[in-house]
Amino acid sequence: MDGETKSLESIIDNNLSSHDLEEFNRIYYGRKNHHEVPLKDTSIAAAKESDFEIAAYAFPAKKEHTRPPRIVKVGVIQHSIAIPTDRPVNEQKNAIFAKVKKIIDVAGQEGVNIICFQELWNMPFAFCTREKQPWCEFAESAEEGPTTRFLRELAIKYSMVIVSSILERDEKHADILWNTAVVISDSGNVIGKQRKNHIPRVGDFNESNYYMEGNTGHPVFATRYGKIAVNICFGRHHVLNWMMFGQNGAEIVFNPSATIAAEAGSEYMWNIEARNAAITNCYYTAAINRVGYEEFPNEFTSADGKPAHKDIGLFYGSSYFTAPDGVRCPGLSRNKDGLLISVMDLNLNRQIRDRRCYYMTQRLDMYVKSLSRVLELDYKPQVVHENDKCKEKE
Ligand SMILES: NC(=O)NCCC(=O)O
Repeated sequence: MDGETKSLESIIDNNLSSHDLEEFNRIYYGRKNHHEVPLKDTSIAAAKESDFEIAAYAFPAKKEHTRPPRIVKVGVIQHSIAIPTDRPVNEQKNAIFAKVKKIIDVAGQEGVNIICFQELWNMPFAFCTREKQPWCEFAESAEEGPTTRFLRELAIKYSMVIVSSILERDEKHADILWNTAVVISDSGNVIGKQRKNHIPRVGDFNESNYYMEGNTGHPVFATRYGKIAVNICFGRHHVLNWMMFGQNGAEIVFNPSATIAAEAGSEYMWNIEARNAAITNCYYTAAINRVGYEEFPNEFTSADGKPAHKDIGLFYGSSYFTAPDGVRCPGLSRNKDGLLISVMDLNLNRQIRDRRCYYMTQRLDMYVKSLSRVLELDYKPQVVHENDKCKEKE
């Protein structure tokens, strides 16, 4: 059973001797020592009582002569839904609020400055069903809806920037729906929002029945603690999406996701994509996935020959951070709620840019020209055949 493997880390820890484990850590994570950060006893006790995992790791940078360190505490929360999906909409939403509030309170006590939840954290990921009712009723205003109002108070209480991915109903534009990440500042104001740019059309991910590709571009939100951006779930497969956040100056890019082990979500890709984005764009990334099975009242199919079923599969958690040098921390578990904290020095972004020169060597001008040719209707792919070479010689 999928759910039985706790995490990749547990497989490694249980099977390697201390020398081999150090070597594994050096080669896979990028450092022998995970730089674990001690947590308050009260946080550990609260996590135990509410049955969620908690862990914290540091990503330090070298001391600079001209800039002080820019240390930011960033948290991510992964969780399962709270009550069965056949309960009334507001009951389900409030049950998730109650459960997640306990985790936010611990993050607040740990001094977390910026926190991000998984994709559409306040509802079940019901889009596999293709049913409109009651799932569309989870949608709410990004600026004034109950979820933003609930989080606004916590943002002020803990001076925390909160990234909240919700199903947005745009009441000013004919009530249409979007998959939107709302960025709430530490003063409780909505700084702005990111609508999901890439909507999946794979397996049971039938989201295109509910909302369209986002129209907000690639905004970077200049918060009190740093410049952040949000690449929502399926956007992690699109390198240009990641790239644009870097071009706009993002220092941390969150990837709130809802993904499963099967081919449509592909667990074996999870550990690569957000990490690769951190490397190529020289910024921090945080990949956050939901947890558990979500069973729906009615069976559904997705025209893929599979028998009708009531759940999409296991959402495998495994949320993790990567630093701009590509070093990453251990992930949260595959099957448990959790709070993962990273104490990051944002100075590392520029240090890695100076050292590796990926921006200086990126040749944007060449790609702009090539891509504009690709878009032409009569574009001919630049393919050279052996016979063409022979013809040239004649
Ligand atoms: N939520 C979402 O976009 N999932 C699509 C499947 C995936 O690629 O993870």
